[in-house]
Parts: sequence; C-alpha cells; structure tokens
Amino acid sequence: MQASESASAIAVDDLTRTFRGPQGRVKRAVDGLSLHVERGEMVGLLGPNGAGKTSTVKILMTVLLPTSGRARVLGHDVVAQAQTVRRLTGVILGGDQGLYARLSARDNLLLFADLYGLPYREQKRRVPELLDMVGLSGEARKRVESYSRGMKQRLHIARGLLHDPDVVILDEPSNGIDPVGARELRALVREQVHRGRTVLLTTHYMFEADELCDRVVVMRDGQKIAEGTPESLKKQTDGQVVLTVHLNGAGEDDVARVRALPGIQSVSLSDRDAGQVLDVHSGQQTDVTAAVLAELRGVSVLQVFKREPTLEDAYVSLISGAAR
Ligand SMILES: Nc1ncnc2c1ncn2[C@@H]1O[C@H](COP(=O)(O)OP(=O)(O)OP(=O)(O)O)[C@@H](O)[C@H]1O
Repeated sequence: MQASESASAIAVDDLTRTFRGPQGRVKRAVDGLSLHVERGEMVGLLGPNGAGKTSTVKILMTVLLPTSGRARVLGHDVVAQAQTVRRLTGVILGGDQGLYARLSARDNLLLFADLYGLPYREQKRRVPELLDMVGLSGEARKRVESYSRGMKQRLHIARGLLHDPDVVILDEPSNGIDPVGARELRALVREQVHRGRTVLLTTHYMFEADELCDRVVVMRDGQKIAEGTPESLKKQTDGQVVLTVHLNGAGEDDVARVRALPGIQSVSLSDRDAGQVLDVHSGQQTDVTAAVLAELRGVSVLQVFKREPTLEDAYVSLISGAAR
C-alpha cells in the first residue's frame, strides 16, 4: 500500500504504552501522546529522564508495541505495516552498540547493506557516497575500534541512511561527543532536512534543539506538556529577564536569600568550569541586579550580565511548572 500524499510523515494519536513494574504496579511510560511531524520538518522530542521519549521512539521503530492508540509513518501503521515502516524509516541510536568494532567503516556498511538486501550494484554506489557525506572517506578502511566517538556516531548516521529512508529518527545524536564533533554532527543532521528527509530527534541539549528544530515537543511523565517552535516556547517565558552571575564560594544560604527577594521568579546555582553560575529569573519590570549583588556580599563575584531567556530557561520553567 502506498502512503497517502496527504499523510503526515509521523502521526502519533493518543498513544499509550504501559509496563508492569515491581510489585505489579503499572507504569505509563507513554500516556495518551499525540504528535504530528510534517514532511520535511525537523522536530525535537524533549523531556527529562523517564519522560517516555525512548519508548515513543521504539514504538515508531516498530520494536515496541503500543498498549493503545496509533502511530503511523507516512500513513503506514507501525503495528499492521511494520515492515513497510522499517523500509521508510532510518533509525540512528548511536553509542558503541550496532557496529562491528573489528571491521572497517566500509565493511560495516557493506555488511549492513547486505542485511538490508541492497543489490550489489546499489551497494557499490551507495557506500562510498555515504562515507563521503559523513566525512569518513579518508578513514573508511580503518577498523571502527580505532574511531573516536564522533566518528562512530557519523558511521551510525551512514548506516541509518543506507536504505535511503524518507524519515530519520535520531536518539540523542551528540550525546558524549566533544563540541567540535557535535557541531559537525548537527551540520550533518541539518543536511538531511535539506535533502528532503523528515527528522525526529530526541536530545537533552536545549541549544541543539534550538539550533536545529523547526518545532519541539516537550514530554513529562509520558505526556506532552508543551509544543511549538523554539521561539514560541521562549516567548512563554514572556517578561522574564535572566541575571547571570559568575561567582565563587556561594552556598545554599546565599541562594535562599536571593530567592526571597521581591520580584524573583526562580534561582538556580550550578558548577561551571572552576567556578559557579547563579541564574536569577525575574520579571522585566524589576531590575534586581543591585539587590542580588547586595545579598552576595560574602562571596567572590567575577562577572554579572543580563540576558534574554533561552530555550533551556523555557524548558526548565515548563518542566518545573509541570512538576506534580
Ligand atoms: N522495558 C521496560 N520495563 C519497565 N519499565 C520501563 C521499560 N522501558 C521504560 N520503562 C519506564 O518507562 C518510563 C519512560 O522511559 P523512557 O526510556 O521511555 O524515557 P526517556 O524519556 O527516554 O528517558 P531517558 O531520557 O532517560 O532516555 C520510565 O519510568 C522507565 O523506567
């Protein structure tokens, strides 16, 4: 059966997946989720650990059955037409699994091309083309065990694209990759959309979602709690200003005093490099800089600046707002 021209690339409707946990308790990993990805779109699936992203992705990959609801790829049902869905979808999971460490990149791709049933002539054309696209032509004959994490991830992408899928699903593509490698990977992912593919990706990196995605869907406890363009989600933090203070020696007492100031919406303290960063969210009307610095008199303040909220700020405020 051909996919209808009007079908969304990915259509998830009222999808639920439950697991039986310890003591027979039922856990709803995916709980009534609906999400649609249009053809040629790149959508990010965001959410904290345990939100249900991987379960959703596994259902779309046809390796996990839904408990109820429906999921379709280009109009094909992931349960009833699993084989067609697998043919149309490229799944890129990353990590050390799924590649043969003792084989070269080229031999890995030839092996998987065989497994996918790609005709020999097609393999001879497709494998060098993909190695070139992911920038591994020069190292194609080296064993994968000598590859860096970033190179392995690029090889995973080549592997996922062997059968020229229309829809690509990536699970945390730049997890554990150094900043330069991650930037190259993002360029590679972006290129897939330029080539007309539809991309769904999960990520914990908000700047990655902001840079790459046309839209993001935020999940928590198996449910969708927000959806929109990165810009529209940032706007939901409307009126917020973030005061960022780089400092040393701050403790919970300092955070509590700043949090108690009038006009403050939220405060977070994190370690960064050799020092600390205090992010103070407040309403636009109140300039809290002087009051915050007064409360930090006992600590060493290195730098202070104000900035617009980022997607990460919007995400943190969404996730904490949805906390039960
Ligand atoms: N096979 C399983 N058996 C029991 N519970 C499971 C199983 N798979 C997932 N879960 C539970 O379902 C919930 C959602 O898990 P899932 O892996 O889909 O979340 P996630 O958003 O991908 O998290 P992460 O960001 O950590 O990968 C979690 O509470 C998890 O413990």
